[in-house]
Order: sequence, then C-alpha cells, then structure tokens
Amino acid sequence: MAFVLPDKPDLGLLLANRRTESTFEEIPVIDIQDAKSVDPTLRRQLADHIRDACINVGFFYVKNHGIPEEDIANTIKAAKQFFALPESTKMGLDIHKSPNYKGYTALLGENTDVSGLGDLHEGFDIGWEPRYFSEHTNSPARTDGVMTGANVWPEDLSGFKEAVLNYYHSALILGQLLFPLFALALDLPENYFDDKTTKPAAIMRLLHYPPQNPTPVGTHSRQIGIGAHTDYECFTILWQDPAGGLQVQNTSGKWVDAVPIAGTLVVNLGDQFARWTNDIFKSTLHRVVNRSGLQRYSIPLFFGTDYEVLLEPIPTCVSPDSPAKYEVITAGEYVKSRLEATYAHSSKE
Ligand SMILES: O=C(O)CCC(=O)C(=O)O
Ligand SMILES: [Fe+2]
Repeated sequence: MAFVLPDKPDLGLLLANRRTESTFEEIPVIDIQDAKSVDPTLRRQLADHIRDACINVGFFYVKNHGIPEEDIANTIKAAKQFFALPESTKMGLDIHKSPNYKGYTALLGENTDVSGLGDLHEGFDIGWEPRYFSEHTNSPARTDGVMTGANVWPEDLSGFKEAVLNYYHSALILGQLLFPLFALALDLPENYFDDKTTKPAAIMRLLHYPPQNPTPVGTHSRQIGIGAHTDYECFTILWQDPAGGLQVQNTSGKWVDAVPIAGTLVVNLGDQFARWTNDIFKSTLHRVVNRSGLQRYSIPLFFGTDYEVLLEPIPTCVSPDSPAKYEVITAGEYVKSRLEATYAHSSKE
C-alpha cells in the first residue's frame, strides 16, 4: 500500500527542526484501527497522532491493537506457572548460560540502572523460534550474526511454549503493522523499513515483580522493580497487568504514571529509533516501582530492525544545525552491547 507524498522540498529541514524539548503530563491513547485503511488520508491522520506522541512523549497507548485477549490470558497463565516453579528448576535455564541472553533471570539478576542495586523482578526471555515459525509462516531460515542464540524452554510445563509463542507471533504482527506508521510519521514512504525488517529481531520477556516494601517518605530505594532505563530496540510493545507501577519521566524530571488502561497496550520508543532519527523520536526514561501490594506481571516485546542493519540517521533527520550524533553500528552489535552492560553485574565470568 504505497502512499504518495506531496512534494516537500524543505522536508529535511522540516523534520530536523521538529526536535522538541516540550514536556508532558499525560501519555496519549491512540486508536490504530485505521492502520490498514484503504484511505491514505486516514492513515496519514493516524501517523500524525503517532508523530506527535513520538516527538513529544516517546510513549503512547494503542487501542484496537489486534492481539487477542485469549493470547494474553494464556500467556499470563503460563508466566504464573513458570515463575511458581522451584528456583532450582528455573536456574536450570539461567540466562547467563545461554549465548545471547535467552532464558531465566533471577530476582536482582539484572541491574538496569547502573546506580541501582539490582532489579526487583525475575524474567524469562525468548527470541525468534525457527521451527515454530517455519511451520506457521513462509519465513526463510535465518541467522542473527552476533545475536545468534537459540531459545531455551522449561520441560514438563504443559502448554507453556505454545502460549508464549502464540503471543509472540501476535505481537510481531502488531509490530509489523506499526513500522509503516512510524515511517509515515517521519514523512518517509510507508515501506521504508520493509527491507530492514525482513526477519523480525524481537526479544520478548515475561516479567514478574513481587510487591516491594514501601520506601520511607523522602528517600529513594536503590532496589526497585526495574531501574530507570531506556529500551534498546526501535520500539517496545508492552502488556502490563492492572497492578500498575510503570512510570515515565517527562522532560521536567517528573515521573508520570503510565496507568494500566484495559484493552490497550503501551508502545514506547527505544534507542534504535532515537539513533535512526537523531533524537527527533524520543526514547524516554522509564522504570517500574511495584507498590501495589500485589504480584505484578508484564510482557514487553522489543522490536528492532534485522540485526545486520546499520543504524544510520535518516537523511531528513539531520541538518547543518542538527548534525548526526551517533556512531553508526549494526543493530545486533548495539543490542548485544546493551545486554552485556545490563547483565554485567550478575555475570559469573
Ligand atoms: O514491566 C514493565 O511495565 C516495563 C518493563 C520494561 O521497561 C522493560 O523490560 O524494558
Ligand atoms: Fe523498558
């Protein structure tokens, strides 16, 4: 579905000058039901809303996202069963044993904010599963260069793998729907990312956050659910349960609650998009503090370009006044270096 852009000779300056320092108090909710409309005006309108969110906030909720509620419910049920397993069983799938960070992360195993003392969550990470996808799609065999590494799965947890991969597959479809909208939001042809996302590079996590003790007023705990960080890939698709606790920092430094809204998912931009756009799209700092008194579960899926793609600034996002800020490296090298830093403190080597 090609969308013909009107002539915009000043496009480069126009986009590069879109950089904003505005702050925000709320995270917008965007209905994406027109994402595949045959009417290009509706797609353009939707992309304009997305652009506003991307240049001002870096976060938005999506309504009508298309991931079946049943897939979500089955995956959360599977996550609860997995995290209830004995620690020794989960440690059999220790992420440090896997090439490229697949498997189980114990409580405090990650330290997302280097000034923190470890994150109060446990997690389970997967990526692309070749056998499943060759049965379900026509995707060719793939290699992931420096990010190559097979998934690991718990034994004897009936239905776990199917539930998790079903959700993963649905979330990938949503991601593939969003890429053309991000392209339009950048005044690029809708298919701009097609040849850069031929074999979705997406890591998905199941996360479990036990409730944390209240911190005395005026003090800040150095152990929270997940320390303040930005994500590494282009964008994250996040399901969060009703317990709440996700917070997003605005440009004034205030933490704004990303309150769970039933029927929506949160989408936030990551550092790959900040690099593509020379920071015109915001990769916004966020964290989780689970003060609900409840067990909290969430499912982030981090969607980036193919791992061998170079993260080069889009020409219209640089100008003499806004020169390129970032060294050009491949998506795989970039993601790998960020994962190494995150897990460095719990690495046994
Ligand atoms: O659990 C959440 O709500 C957010 C998780 C997150 O920010 C991440 O895993 O990068
Ligand atoms: Fe994150």
